[in-house]
Amino acid sequence: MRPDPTVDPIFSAGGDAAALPPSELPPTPVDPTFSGEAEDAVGPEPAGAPGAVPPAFSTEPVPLAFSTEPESPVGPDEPATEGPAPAGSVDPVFAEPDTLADPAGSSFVDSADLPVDTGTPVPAERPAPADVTLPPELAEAARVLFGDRLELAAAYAELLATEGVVRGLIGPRETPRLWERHLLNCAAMAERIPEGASVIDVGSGAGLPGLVLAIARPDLTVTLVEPLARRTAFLIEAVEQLGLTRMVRVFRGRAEEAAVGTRDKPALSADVVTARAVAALDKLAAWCLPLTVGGGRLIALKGASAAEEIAEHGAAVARLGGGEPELHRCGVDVIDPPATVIEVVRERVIGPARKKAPKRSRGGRRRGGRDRER
Ligand SMILES: C[S@@+](CC[C@H](N)C(=O)[O-])C[C@H]1O[C@@H](n2cnc3c(N)ncnc32)[C@H](O)[C@@H]1O
Repeated sequence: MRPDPTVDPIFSAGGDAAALPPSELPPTPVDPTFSGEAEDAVGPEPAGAPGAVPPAFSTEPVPLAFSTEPESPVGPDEPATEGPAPAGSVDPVFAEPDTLADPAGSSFVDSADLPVDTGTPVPAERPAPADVTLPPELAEAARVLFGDRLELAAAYAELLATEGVVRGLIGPRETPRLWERHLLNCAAMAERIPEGASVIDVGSGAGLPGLVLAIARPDLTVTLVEPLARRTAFLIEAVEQLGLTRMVRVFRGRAEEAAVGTRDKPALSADVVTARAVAALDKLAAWCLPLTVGGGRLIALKGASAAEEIAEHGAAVARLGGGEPELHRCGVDVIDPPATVIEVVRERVIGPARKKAPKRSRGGRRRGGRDRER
């Protein structure tokens, strides 16, 4: 399913942050770092061909171009108070960010548990240009993984290190290792994705791995699914500034909402659903398999505990219609260590649990129904 550039390239909804036990941390553990916010856009392709490197990223906060919704009340100077949308209570496309309270007992975790989310925008602290420069020792790996899109990857790295830091989506201490821990790791996943595939990235945050995959693989069409307004605002701007509006769209809402659609937007599905640092495998399977076409696959970037997760959650995955989870290493001989992914094929479509039909008496009438009472 290729995003139609003539239509709103970007959906949207409200949101939060998922549970991340230590085993869920991105493959290379990170300091608390990413987070996010806001809204929706339709726009012409930025100047230049898709994928062309924009002239330069503004280091000033970028106004939300083409927004059709009021801006999030969570401004850069306020601590992020966004929470997930109460399940099913908001339209993921048109939800107002400030209606999204953190429901007690929801499946989301406290943002303090997130591995890559400062939660609080960092005022005016910007990395020195050298901080985001591709380290010479990683240059060859970056060339292999990004090919002629390397400059575009560099532009995204700079965007993360500037706007991403200023908006509290990425911790300042993360910038010197953006390439190693984030961009290259995510790009390595691309080798598991078939040519021309449609991809949904669940819980994109600041665009990892979804935006990186779109940069590394221009043959893919990518939908970034992210419930938090501040993060989707960043994603939307990044997509526009990187010139990726023809191949990337942003859905603001939870994976569960994306899978069922809304009155205005059809349910989403894709050949491949990716996720990094979003949830444990059982929860990921519950969220991501419904977004996967039959025979398609979930590819989750995981850390050192991937094998244990498979052992722990394999049965739950099977109940959700997934095949045997497989562990793969990506970027062998390119990055050190290689990235670890868990893959699950959607083998069976498991529908939502149906309510039992009321029992009928032999005469075909409902037990306890009016006829009986008469
Ligand atoms: C720790 S962050 C990881 C972000 C990014 N994938 C990365 O690796 O940097 C987890 C992200 O998942 C999002 N999230 C949590 N629950 C979600 C759900 N049910 N559907 C979609 N996204 C979800 C959060 O809003 C958050 O942005």
